[in-house]
Amino acid sequence: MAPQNDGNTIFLTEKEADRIQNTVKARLKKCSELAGSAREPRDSISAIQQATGASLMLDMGGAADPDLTQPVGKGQTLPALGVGQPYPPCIIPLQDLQPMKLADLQMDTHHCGRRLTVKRPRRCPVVILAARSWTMVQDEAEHETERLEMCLHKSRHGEDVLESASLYIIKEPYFTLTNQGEPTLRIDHPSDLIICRDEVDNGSLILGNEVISQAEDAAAVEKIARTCKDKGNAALKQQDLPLAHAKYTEGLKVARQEVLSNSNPDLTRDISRNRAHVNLLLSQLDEAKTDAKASLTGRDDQRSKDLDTKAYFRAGCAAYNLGEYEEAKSFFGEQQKLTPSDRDARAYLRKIEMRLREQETGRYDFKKLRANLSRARPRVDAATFTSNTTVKESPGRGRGLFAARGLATGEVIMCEKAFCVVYGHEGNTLTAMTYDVRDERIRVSPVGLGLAVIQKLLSNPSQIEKFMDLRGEYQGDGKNVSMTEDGPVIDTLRVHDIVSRNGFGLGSQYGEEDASNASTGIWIWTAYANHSCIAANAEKEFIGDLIVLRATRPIPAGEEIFISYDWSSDYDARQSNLMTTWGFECDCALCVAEKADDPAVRNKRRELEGEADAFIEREHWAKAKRVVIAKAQRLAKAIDETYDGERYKGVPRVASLRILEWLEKAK
Ligand SMILES: C[S@@+](CC[C@H](N)C(=O)[O-])C[C@H]1O[C@@H](n2cnc3c(N)ncnc32)[C@H](O)[C@@H]1O
Repeated sequence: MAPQNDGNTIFLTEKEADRIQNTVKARLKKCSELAGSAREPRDSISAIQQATGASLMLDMGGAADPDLTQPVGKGQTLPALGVGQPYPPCIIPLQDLQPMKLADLQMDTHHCGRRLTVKRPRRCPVVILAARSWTMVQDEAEHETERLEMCLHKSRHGEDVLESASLYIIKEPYFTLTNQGEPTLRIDHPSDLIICRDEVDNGSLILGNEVISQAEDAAAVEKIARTCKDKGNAALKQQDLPLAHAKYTEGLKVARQEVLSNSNPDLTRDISRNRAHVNLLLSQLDEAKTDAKASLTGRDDQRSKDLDTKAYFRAGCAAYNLGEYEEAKSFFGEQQKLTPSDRDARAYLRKIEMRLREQETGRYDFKKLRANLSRARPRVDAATFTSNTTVKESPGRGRGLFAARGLATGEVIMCEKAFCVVYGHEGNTLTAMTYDVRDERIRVSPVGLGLAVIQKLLSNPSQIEKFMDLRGEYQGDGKNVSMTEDGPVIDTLRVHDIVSRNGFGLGSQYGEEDASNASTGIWIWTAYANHSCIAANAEKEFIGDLIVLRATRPIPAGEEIFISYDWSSDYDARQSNLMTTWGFECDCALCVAEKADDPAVRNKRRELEGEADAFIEREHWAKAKRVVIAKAQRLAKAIDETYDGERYKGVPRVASLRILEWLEKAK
């Protein structure tokens, strides 16, 4: 049940694994008993004291985070989470949801079609734990108080989401219990929580996406929009990018009102141009591109040309970073026409030529890519090359990757720039022990990778569809992308399922790593490659975050490309890993033959293989004495005798491979 691996081992004691399972199961049982029952009112003073006390204790290092567990062999603790009860995010725009009150909440209920506006009392802190943040909130009349928690997705642009504001609107609130049995409003999907930066600017109250403007004439509306723009500029100067973005967004909502947009369209352009800059800094590339394009004046006077030069540059950078090189080329081309002497545009156009060559031909300067990597810059600037491959149905395995043309041994099959990578040395690789109620397994899960993917999708909705098309147990709404006026909707529970089935480890590129802080990533095209224990015809290597797949033997056009997800020669360890991590039982010829072995024979083989490995470690093949060679021959023979001649006809005897290789060299 508990995950284990050698050398790099994370596992829980039976007792701790049982404790985690029992906690999750007890919560679910209690939830189902209480489902639909009325909420018990809280005493507001003691609720706020509870949050204040918990926050103080954490600050003083005196409180235990109830989510944490200590795996065997690890100095540090990891969060333990119950997973596997997915539910969809709300896809209804805020204005179409019916308001409700805290007093109307029912236990363990998703309040579909409803919305709840709550505020955090001024004196109530946010308690920030490893895998969640929580606080107390009140309804507008301050009659009722309730606990609100953000699960996993607690930060955005480096800020704690709950701490970044004190007025929130919860879409289709989910009222349930914590693992400790405490009632709580719980947010799993970030798009279910609308943050209001509680601003009342000159009569303009921003509530979610509604702008209720009390100003009637253009001059008054312009004043409000300008104030927002100035506040955005001030926040940008202070490097408070989320606030700058929020202020420009408010300003745009006001400036786009007809009364002003007709009389002063340049104000909208100015704010859009500024927001494009902030969006680039926040890696919100879709909106950066849209804003930059919206800010173009197209006029001929020098000032307008200068402004449009800036806009084209911003649009070009956004398109380049999205990997849309042809579009980036046209933006930088336009920039160059306006300002022929601009060096930045020229430099980008040169880089784009290289990216287009990589994308079209698969010719990369690998040496240069490697040379440019460093601990501080572990990601490559390179394009993705996939045209040697196609994705098709692979019977019994879902979809798979196939050769679109014949490939020679050693030839590059494909190269792919990572969709998303978290590096151990960058400190954002949150690893958790998850107990999944669907298959009752405890896993070591790369939760930090899921968090990073969700941040990327929230920032760049154009990327949602291709990511959501990957395989995950829970389907949700599949690859359909829902956008509401409040922003993109992302089913985070589907993202975590996809990440667990499609993530790859990069190995330790910079410094010490183990399973608790392993670097992991998602490569969307490579993720279509299926596993084979013996028919793998491709090998992967990493250059920074670029994955390179090469042919290990000639591959005819139309053949499926297989990689090995697990190299273990031990049948039981391999099957357990393939089932736990990837959710399938392998039925290749090797696995079929090994499955039919008597378990005692497999044990014997494992012991002999271990003995052979220890021998290889101890004895160097060069100048080995006859007696040593004879010992190796005896070991190879003993391993061989564990294989049934009939069943293993044409199937590799993998346990003997290393000792036979030693003997070959010693000859
Ligand atoms: C990285 S994805 C590979 C692409 C996947 N087949 C698809 O349809 O998107 C990994 C998943 O593919 C399936 N898979 C990969 N290799 C397999 C194999 N040898 N036999 C059965 N299923 C396999 C499993 O469902 C696994 O979780």
